[in-house]
Amino acid sequence: MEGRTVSGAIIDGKAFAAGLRERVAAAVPTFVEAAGRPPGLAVVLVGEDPASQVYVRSKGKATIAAGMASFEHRLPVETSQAELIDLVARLNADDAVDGILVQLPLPPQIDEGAVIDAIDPAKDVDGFHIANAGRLATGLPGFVPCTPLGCLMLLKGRLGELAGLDAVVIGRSNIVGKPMARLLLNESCTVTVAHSRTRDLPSLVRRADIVVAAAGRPEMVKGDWLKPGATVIDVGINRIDAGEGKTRLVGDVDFASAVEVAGAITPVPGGVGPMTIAVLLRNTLVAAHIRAGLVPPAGL
Ligand SMILES: Nc1nc2c(c(=O)[nH]1)N[C@@H](CN(C=O)c1ccc(C(=O)N[C@@H](CCC(=O)O)C(=O)O)cc1)CN2
Repeated sequence: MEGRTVSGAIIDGKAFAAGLRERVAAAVPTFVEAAGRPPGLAVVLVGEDPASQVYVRSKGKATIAAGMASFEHRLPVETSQAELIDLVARLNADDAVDGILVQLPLPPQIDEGAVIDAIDPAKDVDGFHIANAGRLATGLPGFVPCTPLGCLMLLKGRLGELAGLDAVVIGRSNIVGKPMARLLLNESCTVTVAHSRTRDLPSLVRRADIVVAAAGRPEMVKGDWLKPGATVIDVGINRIDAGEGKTRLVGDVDFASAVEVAGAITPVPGGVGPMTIAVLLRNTLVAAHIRAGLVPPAGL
């Protein structure tokens, strides 16, 4: 990037996430006073995947920093599906636990869908349970997956009103692509969901005011695919070889070329990623209020 003019504004997800975390933390004492206990988040990690260990540690630290109670459960990699579902059942029944998150991915002997199904939808702060997915799909209130909700917050923070804008979501996963498309549709965007079988992706992307890239393919979206001034949200987190035995984190968007054309763009790292944990705290605070029969604070 040295010596080049950057035309697109960088959306600072780290700063946005810090603001959200502060607002959540500021609302916790009022909850504690009313409910007589802090909001509680249980995070379950099965196995020793290095990235998952980092995310789980960060979630625990962020939970405590927000004044909430953190319950961390680390299970060995050979844990059976029945054992994991048994733990989920105990967390469902535990009154001190408002939110339950089972870190993904899970080892191959465990069916992720069966575990997610076992979580009480009222404690499903990940928003992955079919009851919450159905509520989002039909425009009803419920828990929304943290990463797409974080993307929507960044988009609204940047653009304000989204109604009428053309949006392309690249990727159709249950965790990001599908909920992202539903959120944008609920905001009255005209939404296209592209995927690995989509024909002529560049010309689809070229029509979009909003591009959300969640394809899991490093630097796939190029600057010359973009409509000038488009807002680009990069959900990708890909570690690539940087030579000399080193690695580098890149998104699904070729940042160097895209920043020249986009009106605004999220970087990787420091864009969408930090929003995931901030929204998790927000969802936990909301879950705690609903479970305690209290009205969740506005403006989170
Ligand atoms: N049960 C869940 N499992 C997983 C989720 C999830 O939302 N729920 N999401 C991802 C991992 N994830 C949180 O769990 C997560 C990913 C990335 C970040 C983040 O802040 N990334 C940084 C870069 C970090 C790095 O240097 O590696 C960034 O983008 O700036 C936070 C959370 C899969 N599993």
